[in-house]
Amino acid sequence: MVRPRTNRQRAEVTVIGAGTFGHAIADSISRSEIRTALVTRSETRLERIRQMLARSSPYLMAQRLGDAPLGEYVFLALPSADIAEVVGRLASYHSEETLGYVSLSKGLTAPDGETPHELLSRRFGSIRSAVISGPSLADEMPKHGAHFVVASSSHTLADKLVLLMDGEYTSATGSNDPTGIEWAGITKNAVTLGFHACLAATGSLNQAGAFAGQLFTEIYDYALTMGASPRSFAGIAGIGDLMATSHASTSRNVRAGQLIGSGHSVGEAEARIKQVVESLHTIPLLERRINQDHAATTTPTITALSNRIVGNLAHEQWIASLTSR
Ligand SMILES: NC(=O)C1=CN([C@@H]2O[C@H](COP(=O)(O)OP(=O)(O)OC[C@H]3O[C@@H](n4cnc5c(N)ncnc54)[C@H](OP(=O)(O)O)[C@@H]3O)[C@@H](O)[C@H]2O)C=CC1
Ligand SMILES: O=C(CO)COP(=O)(O)O
Repeated sequence: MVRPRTNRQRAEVTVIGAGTFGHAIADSISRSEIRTALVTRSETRLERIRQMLARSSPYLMAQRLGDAPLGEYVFLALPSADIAEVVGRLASYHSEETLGYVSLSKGLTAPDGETPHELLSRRFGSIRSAVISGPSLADEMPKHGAHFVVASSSHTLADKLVLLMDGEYTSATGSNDPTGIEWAGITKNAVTLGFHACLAATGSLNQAGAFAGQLFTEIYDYALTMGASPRSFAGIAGIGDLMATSHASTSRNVRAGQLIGSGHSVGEAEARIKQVVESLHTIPLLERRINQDHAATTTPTITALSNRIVGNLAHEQWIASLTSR
């Protein structure tokens, strides 16, 4: 028998963050008749979300953060900058019945630049932690589906999550390289923004391609020192996601890159886009993290882009740095 959506019962899967991607993932999982809760922090949005869900799968319900026990699998569909704060709150009602915490984010956490998987592993243990990534533009998913990569150092957890993601319009492949899969997603967002910023600033595909290649190399070299496998960058969650995102007119990182490259500030870009743009927060965190870890390594492309984003380098000076190379 199909259960009601809006009670406080325990779901099998809890998706925290009722934004664009949280909705898409919760919809996809619940269509496989898996009891799924989409969790919002907002009392006012809760009613609106419940009304929206009334038209979707009967296995999908809306809950407010803290109002119901966590599911067996907890998916975090949050801006990476906010993950540390939410994970801090989850730790107080974590139970042994929660078997896995899954990051869907493609950025670094504030304030220290930890990756979401590093943070989850530190709080809940690496065998309970996983990453899901891959080309998955939310607006396309119901019509064209998406193929994900599910990565965890626990084979048991990765296998279970592959089954959960194998749905009406989604499928997944397992990986034992959470570090590589996560860094490949972080890299694709930063490189997408960098490519489109350089293209908008110079009008040159040749310049933008060279800039993107240098940016990619600096992040990739660092990710390898963190233990990432090169194959993860070559695969679906690496080059696959980079190509899909950088061609998407709906991509937030593309649009932010175009605005930054046209001389807009971060505040102006965020005000226009009104959704999370991961790379705007991640590039400055990345610059700090790499330079702290590798005092001897130079990362001129990341540093110049970070300085442009945080306002330490004037737009004209950043453009001059691009064309003088
Ligand atoms: N959109 C896409 O196509 C894809 C997105 N992703 C990744 O998924 C993540 C989420 O993206 P997306 O859903 O698009 O972003 P949105 O900006 O649409 O939504 C993010 C949601 O996170 C919740 N949130 C924000 N801040 C906090 C906070 N401090 N505490 C608790 N909840 C918070 C809000 O939900 P509420 O107010 O309901 O609590 C908000 O609606 C990002 O890291 C993105 O890179 C990955 C693949 C594809
Ligand atoms: O990660 C994504 C697609 O795989 C979504 O990209 P944007 O955040 O740039 O929209």
